[in-house]
Amino acid sequence: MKRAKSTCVAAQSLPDAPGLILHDLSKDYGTQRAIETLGCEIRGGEFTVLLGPSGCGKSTLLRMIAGFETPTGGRITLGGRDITALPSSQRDIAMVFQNYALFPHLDVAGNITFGLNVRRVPRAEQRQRLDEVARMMGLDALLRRKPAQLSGGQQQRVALARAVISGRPVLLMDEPLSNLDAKLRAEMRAEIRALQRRLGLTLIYVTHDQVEAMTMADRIILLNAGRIEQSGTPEQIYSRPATPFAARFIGSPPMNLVPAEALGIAAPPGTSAGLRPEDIEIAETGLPARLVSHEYLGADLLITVAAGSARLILRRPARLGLPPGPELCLRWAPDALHRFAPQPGPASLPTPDPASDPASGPACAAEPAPQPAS
Ligand SMILES: Nc1ncnc2c1ncn2[C@@H]1O[C@H](COP(=O)(O)OP(=O)(O)OP(=O)(O)O)[C@@H](O)[C@H]1O
Repeated sequence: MKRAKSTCVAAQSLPDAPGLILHDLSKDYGTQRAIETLGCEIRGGEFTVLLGPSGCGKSTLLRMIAGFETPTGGRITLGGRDITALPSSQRDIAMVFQNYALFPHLDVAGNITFGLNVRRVPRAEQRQRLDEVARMMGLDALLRRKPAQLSGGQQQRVALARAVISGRPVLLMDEPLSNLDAKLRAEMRAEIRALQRRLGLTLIYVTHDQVEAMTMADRIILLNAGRIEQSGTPEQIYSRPATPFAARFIGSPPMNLVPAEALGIAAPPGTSAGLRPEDIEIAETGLPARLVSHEYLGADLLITVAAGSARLILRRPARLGLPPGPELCLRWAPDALHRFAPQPGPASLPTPDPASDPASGPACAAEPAPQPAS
C-alpha cells in the first residue's frame, strides 16, 4: 500500500548551529522499504529525539544523515547546503555510537584527540582543546587510563568528549545510554542535555525509550514502520497524540484506548476513545465500573477496572487509597477524552475482557453515559 508522505515542522532554534532538512528522503534495502518518503526539518540548536520501536528506521535515518548510508531517494541539506552526496568526513557532523567505539590501545587523551590527529591539527592546539574538553566533561584525572580501566559511564563520557572536541556543530547519538545502569542513565541524560544547551549544538538522538525522549527533547520525531507518526514537543505529543500509535507509545502506563461505545460515547463506528490513566477520576456519578486489581507504586496507585467490555487503568495518588467497595463510577474532564477515527490496517485496540460482564456494573446515580467532571 502506498502511504502518504509524512512530514514534520520544527520550532524555534538558537541562532548559530545549522539545522537540517530532509527532503522526500527514503531508503530501501533490496525489496524492503526501511524509510518511507518523508520530509522533516530539524532546527539548529535544538535537541531532537528520533523515537520509535525497534525496527522503525531510527538508525537508518540517523546513518543517512551521518553519511554512512546512501538514501534511495531524496536529499539532505545542512544549513542550506546539499550534503546528500558528501562523504561523512566532510559533513561537519560528529557521531557517538552505542558501543562507544573507543580504541582499546589508546589512552583517554589519545582517544579524545584521535580525530584532531587525523586532521593534522597542531599539537599545541590539540593540547589546549583537550584541556578544555576534559575539564568540561570531568575527565582530567583519567586522561592516561586505557578504556578497559574505565567504568561504562566514563567510557561514554570519553566518546562524548571525542565528539565535542571536533568542534562540529551537529552531533548524532545512537542509543548512547543503553549499556548503562538505570542510575547512571539518568545522570548521563542530564549531563548530555546540559552539554547540548551550553554548546548550542544541533543534537539528534536516537532512542526507543520514551522516558529519555520526554526528559531530553526539545522536539520528538516519533517513527513507526519507516514513517513519521507525529512530531512535536514532548508536551504536544503527550497531551495531543495524533494517532492511536502515538497515544499508546508515550506514557507509562500508556493511554487507555477502547472502542468509543464501551464508554457510552456516541461516535461513528470504529472510533476509539482514549483516556490517560491520571485523567480518570473515581466519583459519585458517571460510568459504572468494577474494581479488578490494583498496584501500589509508592506515590501512586494503579487501579484496573472493568467498565462494560472495556478494561481501564486509573492512576491516583496513593494517599487517596482504594475506593470503599468494588463497584464504582468513573468521570473525566471533557478535554481529557481523545477520539481517534478508525485506522486503516489491522486493529490495534485492546481486546475486550471476556471475564467482565457489562450487566453486572454498579448502579451509578442515574447517568447512563459519563458526565465530564468540571
Ligand atoms: N543493512 C541492512 N540490510 C537490510 N535491512 C536492514 C539493514 N539495516 C536495517 N535494515 C532493516 O531496516 C529496518 C529499519 O532498521 P533500523 O535499524 O533503522 O531500525 P531501528 O528503529 O533503528 O531499530 P533498533 O531500535 O532495533 O535499532 C528494519 O526492518 C531492519 O531490519
